[in-house]
Amino acid sequence: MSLIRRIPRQHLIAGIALLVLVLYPVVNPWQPYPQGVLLLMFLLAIQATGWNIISGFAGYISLGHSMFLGLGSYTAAIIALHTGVNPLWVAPIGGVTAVVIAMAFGYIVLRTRGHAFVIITIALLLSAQIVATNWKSLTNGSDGITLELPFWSADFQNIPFYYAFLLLLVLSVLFSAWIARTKFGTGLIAIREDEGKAASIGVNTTIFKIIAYGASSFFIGVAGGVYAYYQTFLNPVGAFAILGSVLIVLSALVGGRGTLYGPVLGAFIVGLINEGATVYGGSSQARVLILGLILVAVVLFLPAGLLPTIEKAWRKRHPVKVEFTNQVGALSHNTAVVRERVPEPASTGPLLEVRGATKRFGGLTAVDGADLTVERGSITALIGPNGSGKTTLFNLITGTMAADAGTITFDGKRIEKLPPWSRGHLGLGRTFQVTRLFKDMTVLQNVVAPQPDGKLRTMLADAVSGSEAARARELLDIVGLGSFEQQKAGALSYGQQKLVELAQVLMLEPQLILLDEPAGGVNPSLLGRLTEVIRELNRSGITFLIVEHNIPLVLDLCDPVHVFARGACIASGPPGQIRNDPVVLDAYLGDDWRPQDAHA
Ligand SMILES: Nc1ncnc2c1ncn2[C@@H]1O[C@H](COP(=O)(O)OP(=O)(O)OP(=O)(O)O)[C@@H](O)[C@H]1O
Repeated sequence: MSLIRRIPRQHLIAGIALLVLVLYPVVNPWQPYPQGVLLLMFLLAIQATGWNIISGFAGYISLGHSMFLGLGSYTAAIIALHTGVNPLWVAPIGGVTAVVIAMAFGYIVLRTRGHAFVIITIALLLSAQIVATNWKSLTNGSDGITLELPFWSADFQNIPFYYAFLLLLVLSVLFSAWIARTKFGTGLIAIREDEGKAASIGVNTTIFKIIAYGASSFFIGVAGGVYAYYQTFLNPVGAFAILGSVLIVLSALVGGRGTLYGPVLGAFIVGLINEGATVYGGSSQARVLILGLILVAVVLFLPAGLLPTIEKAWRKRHPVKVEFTNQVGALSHNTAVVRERVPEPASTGPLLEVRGATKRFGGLTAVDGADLTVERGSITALIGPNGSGKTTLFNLITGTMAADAGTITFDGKRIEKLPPWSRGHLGLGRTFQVTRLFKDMTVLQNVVAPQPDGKLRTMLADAVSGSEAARARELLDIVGLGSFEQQKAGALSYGQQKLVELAQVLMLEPQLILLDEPAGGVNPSLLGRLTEVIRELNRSGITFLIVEHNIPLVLDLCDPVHVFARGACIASGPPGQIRNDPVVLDAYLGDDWRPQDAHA
């Protein structure tokens, strides 16, 4: 009994529903009609669950996903036609075809985003229809392909299909659940929330999206092979119908995209309505009209979908109590768990060297041939007036923006042409001036999300338990936010979000951390401790480059200090020298910092 209690409620309900569905044909074997309705719902649920990987998790909305069902159907049907093998046995090849085509096209189309991507996916679906119509030697054109009837008795014709689709549905949900548990899944959600930020924490967004597109198509392709045999006939218009894609999207939206069971629940609801509209609506136009109205209603009144709305209401009635954490105390006591970096023997010379970096925005030159050196093991400051180009220089160093000219050398390697995630893998981490946490993810997921390298093993590591999650918890304890791990990051205060972002960047195991205004918005009582944490991290081998307007903090913490004005460095040196430098006083610090006698 206690074991059952430990199973999360949603899995328990899903398990009971599965048991009922497994038993249904046993109890009611001579009912081909309801079995037929249910198996089509399973088919829709398989497609919605697949769609959810690229469009729910990664946020790339595909309106042409039924293409993969058609591809799977045609693959199995063509093989069956030419070899005489039963389409059921070659259905997995339909899945492989779908994956290969998804990844090949994904390589090109996933360079676009938003509306452009949506339109391209529709274009792909329609192109597949045109190809199937015109490649007559392979597909028999618009005459279509007729397959042999199932080899089992017509008395229980639907039951094998019923179980085949149910099995595929269970497998696709398990596959989705596994993805959601891995760092790959966390990376996909990071892409959905903020793709630029995801890239800056080592997520290879190109590879992640292509794999997600391929993964989203596999079970749909396999189901397509089974579906071809179920229908025994397929033609281009039916196999690549846009309405099929609309049903998939609608299912996921109704149930809740981005959730595990939402697309399945939505598919059952939409499938039922679709069937009801076909039977009782009078015509196929009525079906389209009813589905259109549901889409409008969902977008207007249930934008998050059913499951997230129910979950939100539940959380409102049963709020989680979060214990107050003494962050100051936590910061002072937990710094010992910071991993010591073992310096590599070849690690000599400056860690970062920027030479002649230039960035123009139209007529404005934000960074103007800037030079900057950060010595290994230092806490270097970059200060200067508002708009002098400090953040833009950070963007050039981390690859968030491409430089128009100049070279950047990090740890002896030229990096100015590398994508941001490769710079992250080399050990270059950053925080942002205005925090850019993934607000819809939990605090723990935020800290687990960074990918310190490009290895498949790291991508597939467990993000919920195991060593990565343990490390993330350790880092959250360092910044004193361990008890907030299950909170949504967006629910934290601004100062807390800054600390989570610091923990997040530490997950990259960086050699150099670029901190953009770390003190901004942080509680003054916490500031002293924050500087201690930075010092402690520095002692453990991490180099810092800090942009900050809090001059006392800079002078206390950093050495050397570089001063930026109009996109270039105007002075560099130890803090004592910088605070008295007349050029710096004129350009940035102002009269408040002039020595008293000079004032007089
Ligand atoms: N994406 C952009 N498009 C156009 N102009 C930009 C862009 N980003 C920055 N700029 C401009 O480049 C200049 C330098 O901006 P930047 O944010 O780098 O300055 P900063 O020194 O970091 O300032 P602050 O201390 O206020 O953060 C500013 O004039 C800014 O308006």
